[in-house]
Amino acid sequence: MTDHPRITVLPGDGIGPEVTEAAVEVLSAVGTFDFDERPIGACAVSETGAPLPEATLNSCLEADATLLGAVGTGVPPADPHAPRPEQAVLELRTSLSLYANLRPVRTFPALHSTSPLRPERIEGTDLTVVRELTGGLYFGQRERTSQQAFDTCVYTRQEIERISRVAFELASGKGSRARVTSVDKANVLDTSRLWREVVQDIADREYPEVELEHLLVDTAAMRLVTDPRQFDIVLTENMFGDILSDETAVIAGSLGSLPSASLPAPPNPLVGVRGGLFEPVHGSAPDISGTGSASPIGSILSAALMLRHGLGLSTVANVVEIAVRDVLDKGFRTPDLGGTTTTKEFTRALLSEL
Ligand SMILES: NC(=O)C1=CN([C@@H]2O[C@H](COP(=O)(O)OP(=O)(O)OC[C@H]3O[C@@H](n4cnc5c(N)ncnc54)[C@H](O)[C@@H]3O)[C@@H](O)[C@H]2O)C=CC1
Ligand SMILES: CC(C)CC(=O)C(=O)O
Ligand SMILES: [Mg+2]
Repeated sequence: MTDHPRITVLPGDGIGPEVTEAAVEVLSAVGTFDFDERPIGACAVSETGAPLPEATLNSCLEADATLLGAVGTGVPPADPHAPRPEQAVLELRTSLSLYANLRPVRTFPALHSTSPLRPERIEGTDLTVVRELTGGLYFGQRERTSQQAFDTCVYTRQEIERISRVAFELASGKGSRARVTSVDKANVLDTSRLWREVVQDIADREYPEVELEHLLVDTAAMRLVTDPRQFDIVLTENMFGDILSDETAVIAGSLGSLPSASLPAPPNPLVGVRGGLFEPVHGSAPDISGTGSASPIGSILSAALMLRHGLGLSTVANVVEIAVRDVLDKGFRTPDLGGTTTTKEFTRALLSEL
């Protein structure tokens, strides 16, 4: 055993292994780490019968940080009682207490003209979706019969308080731009009414210097694409955060470009938090899996978030993020961004910038 940071690597399914390989190459170029690769998702079901084998979970529990590709085949199992690959990610999030999911969205100047949105609307966008990750609909009681099914959404005051503090701490760190937009559906849902009350309470008592706005999720969905620059920190619950963060992909140019960090974090500081999980926002993309054309940007930027938030190596994280920008500036583009560069070519170009 060495003193190098231990990173568990979970490539998963579909394009997961392709993009994770790129991120591991980048990490290996900027530091020395002990990698431990383990199966997760559909490939783990084939190998062991379980989507999250015990040995995989134990490796994550012992690691300084975990890098995940993606899980899922895109096809629901024929037997509704069969283990689902996606269960692995949900189990991992609860087992590692990863309640704070950060999904930063920044535009790259080189991509402004290729965005489906008008360049003048997206230029300079710099927002972070702070998504509550271990509560709400994805974890409530559920049941299904042939005639009826239900899922329940539960949030406790304590769950809302701790994710609110993460959002307010991030906003405070931005100085004069300090602004949190809390997104809910308080005109309909009781969980959202509690959410709004608790977020407001934390703001009034602990962060009076941070500007807070409440927005209904339908309006937020519309404003995110019509005027993304009005957002700074977007604080929201589990399912709204899942949906809205995929929507922000059009600002960044592609779903393949977005990274995420999931932290078991005390609110401050958000650097060097041991035991986090870092994964691109996208899924296993079965439609392009095996073509060698997936964008590795989301995975590589997730590795950068790991360096910053998980391992306390912010300077190295900056180097990786700047290298991504430089490669795009030189014109390398995978097909999702309108080019013909392969995953491997993009990665090679990036490695030569480090
Ligand atoms: N954290 C995870 O492991 C997640 C897993 N999934 C799973 O992934 C499977 C596929 O789900 P979809 O709805 O198709 O979502 P998806 O995110 O896998 O793909 C949506 C679209 O974006 C494209 N795309 C995604 N990542 C890309 C990349 N790196 N480069 C270029 N294009 C990219 C795909 O080709 C596809 O057209 C499902 O089984 C789903 O449950 C979905 C989201 C998250
Ligand atoms: C469990 C995942 C498949 C849900 C998801 O889409 C996500 O967390 O982004
Ligand atoms: Mg999602």
